[in-house]
Amino acid sequence: MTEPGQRDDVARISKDTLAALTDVASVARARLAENRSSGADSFASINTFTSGGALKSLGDIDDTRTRSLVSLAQEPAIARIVVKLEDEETATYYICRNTAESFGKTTFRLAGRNTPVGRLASLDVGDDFELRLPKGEVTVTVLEKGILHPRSEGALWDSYNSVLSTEAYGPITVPSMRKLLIEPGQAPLTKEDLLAHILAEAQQADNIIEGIRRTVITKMGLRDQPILDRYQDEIFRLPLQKQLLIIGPPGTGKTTTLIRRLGQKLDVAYLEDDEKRVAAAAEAESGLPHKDSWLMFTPTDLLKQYLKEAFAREGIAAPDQKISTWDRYRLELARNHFRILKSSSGGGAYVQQRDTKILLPETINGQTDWFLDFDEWQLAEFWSDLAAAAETLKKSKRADVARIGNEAEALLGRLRQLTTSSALLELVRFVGAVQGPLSTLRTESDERIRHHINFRLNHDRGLLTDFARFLDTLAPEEDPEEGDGEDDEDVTPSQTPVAKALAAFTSNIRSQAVAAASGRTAPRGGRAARISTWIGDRTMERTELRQLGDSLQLQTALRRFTNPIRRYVNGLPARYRRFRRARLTEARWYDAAVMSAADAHPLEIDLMLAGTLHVLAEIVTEPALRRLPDSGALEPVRQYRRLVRNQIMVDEATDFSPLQLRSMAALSNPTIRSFFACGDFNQRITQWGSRSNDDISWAAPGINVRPIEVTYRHSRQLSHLASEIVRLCSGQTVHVTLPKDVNSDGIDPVLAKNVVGHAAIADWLAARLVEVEGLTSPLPSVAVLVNNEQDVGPMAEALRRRVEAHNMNVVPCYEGQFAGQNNDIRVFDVQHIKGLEFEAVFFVGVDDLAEQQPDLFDKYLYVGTTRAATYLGLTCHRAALPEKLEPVEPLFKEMFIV
Ligand SMILES: Nc1ncnc2c1ncn2[C@@H]1O[C@H](COP(=O)(O)OP(=O)(O)OP(=O)(O)O)[C@@H](O)[C@H]1O
Repeated sequence: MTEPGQRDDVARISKDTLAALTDVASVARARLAENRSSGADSFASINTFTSGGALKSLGDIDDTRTRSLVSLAQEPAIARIVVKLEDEETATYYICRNTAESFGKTTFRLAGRNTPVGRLASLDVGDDFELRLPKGEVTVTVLEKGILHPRSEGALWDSYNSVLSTEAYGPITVPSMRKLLIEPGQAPLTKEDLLAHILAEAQQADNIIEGIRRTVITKMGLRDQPILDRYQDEIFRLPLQKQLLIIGPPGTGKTTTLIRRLGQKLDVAYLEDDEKRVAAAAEAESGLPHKDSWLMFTPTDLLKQYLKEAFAREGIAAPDQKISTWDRYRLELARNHFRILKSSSGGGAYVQQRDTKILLPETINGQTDWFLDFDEWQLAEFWSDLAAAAETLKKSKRADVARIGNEAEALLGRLRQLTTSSALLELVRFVGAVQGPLSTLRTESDERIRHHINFRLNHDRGLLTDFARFLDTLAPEEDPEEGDGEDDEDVTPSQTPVAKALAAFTSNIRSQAVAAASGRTAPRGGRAARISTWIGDRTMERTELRQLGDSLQLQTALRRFTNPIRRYVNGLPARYRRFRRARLTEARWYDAAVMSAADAHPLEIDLMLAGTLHVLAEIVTEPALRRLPDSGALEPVRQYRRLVRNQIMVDEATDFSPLQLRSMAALSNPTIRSFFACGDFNQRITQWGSRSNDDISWAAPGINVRPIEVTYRHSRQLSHLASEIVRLCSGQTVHVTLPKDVNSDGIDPVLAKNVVGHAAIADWLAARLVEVEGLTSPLPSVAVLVNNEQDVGPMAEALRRRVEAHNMNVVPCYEGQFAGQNNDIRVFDVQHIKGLEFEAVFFVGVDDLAEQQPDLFDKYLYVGTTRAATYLGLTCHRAALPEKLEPVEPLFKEMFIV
């Protein structure tokens, strides 16, 4: 029951609000019309936007002003805040979703929610706030707060389910401000209209509801939550140059906060001066506008689809190209940017093998140790290779080369004290010293070989054509088993048969020369040996071969110093292969059953990427880099700079391994270091995922961890059940609270035991769905979760046949595809539903899952059950829940009852 004084006050606020909504919308419409007639507006169909329902397309309007006007015409404000200024005066702020317009003299001020003043909407009554005014900063206190959901019918504006609080009352929910303002009849009562009066009074009572109502999820997609709580608000406003992990239980708004942040930080208008400066510098360097310079990683494609509308609501254009799963991005990086995976045009030496058993289970669980072991090994290998090259040079009879050898040795000694990145940059400074002698030696040896081939051609003009014919009879060249994986010179492949023959002839003479100089015998068998036999006495004289070989060996040693960064990066996969071979013999990290040296498990590719990207990221932050002149030796750094983005976001971060996260962190522009991730360790449903804050800090050193605890998704009953599952399965306590002033009472979850087969499960589900519709009509969003992909189709079909009579539709979402319409009942394999939410969730055959996935069962169960906001149903094949969970059985009922 509300006091009459309160009702008057609510009426005052409602009147004020509706007047402001009307004002803002009409001015916005008038300005849009003006824009249009003056030809200033490039957007053709404003009417479709102002007619409502098209807010999601706002991101498609290029012109900022038009976008803001369209937004204001559709939704003039989303909050009303009254503050007390220092001089006891008050000011009323209306907060709008996008950019505010200046309205001349009004009784209120309009501010965009992404501006600093927008924070007012997240504060509570009584909170203080430092307001930046033209005259300086003033401290204001929030006196009244209203969260609005405006809608218009023609020119008449209303705000639905507005949540109001003042110093005297609240929060209260006003279902309709316009209805509230219709005064009940004032005429004296007669016997006849007593009933009418009672009805009117009852209706008036419904016009104000104590507390906040939970809203029903009606469709699949992240809900619109334009105003966050004060804690979430503080997080998303943190400076651009920040590395943060938001960690918290399901439904606490982690993803919501992440997307809000992106929306705010992509618009340079909302950036502080120093943020603007770094964004502009990054843009100048990469040519990529700040608003497009971001990447977000999600664990599944389904989550990406699910978030699409949320991005559109933030006005973020073309999010599709910038949200990726790691599986997809790993392929892109390893195949097209780094020479790790083979591609049709060459590339690296590995073929990704998802299903081969290469890694031991302890390797997957201890990836950071595995990485450190590899890194130490490969660094030693890299430096000892250089030391060996210096040794070769030192021994040269050529004084200039020997001098370089001595200098290189001294340099390498000094570099041992430095980090890899600064050592590599020091090596870049040394490049100039080796280039002269290298080029002299190369010219000499090229000339020697040319001369020899010319000599041979003079004797036999058909030499190369005969040789080409012979080459055709040979099996294609196998990939070199070993090698450092880099070409120092980019050799363009020969096109014509004769050119190919010349290249093969030259290459074979070179190999023979090196073998002669080093005293090694040429390998028997294989393609090279067959070519040598064909060449026979058409080769060079022994002494000449040896001299050529000496020179070639010196060139190889000099080349070790010509492109240090590229050698480090491109040689890393080959060093990895040698590391794997070494550790395999020790039965460490690897399974003895590795089939082929070319096979690489995706997690091994992650290891190579993490090693590569991390060093490049460090190089970019080295002050010494700025002092180096631009040169070819810095090309890998330039390529890396084209890869990085101003902001990197990771949703469900715990599903990614520490190595994957390390690569993602290294993809955030090192001069900005904007890396925002969110997740929940209890929801990790991958074997390789990150297990602790330590894993994340290892991946992104210096990252801040912010816990977040208020769960907005679940009813009290489901929140309690979720915490119990974690407590029983892992012994941990989940720190979670329900939102203040919200009636979170829901409905007990339901459990069916001894239900076997799709038909029996479908019968039970159909009965529960009818109950759900009886309690929440129309049918809200519903998901049925099964344990594997094979069950998706049959389960959907069995259920479809049973619910047809109730005009419900069931859609199978194969391979986690986004399918179906708003209130279709969707059937998913549980592994795809990370991050989603539904009003009702049915998880079938949970005891079978416990058998199929003993290690991850509790995580899957937790993730599956926490997708439900209000209705949750589980079925078991057997007569009881899996043993660990038996204590929660009393929390379940047999059917949904209020
Ligand atoms: N401040 C808030 N007030 C009211 N509802 C909120 C608030 N923040 C988030 N929500 C709602 O809570 C629900 C869960 O949000 P979200 O999916 O972002 O949570 P999450 O922490 O990422 O969950 P999960 O761990 O399951 O992925 C959404 O419906 C969202 O709209």
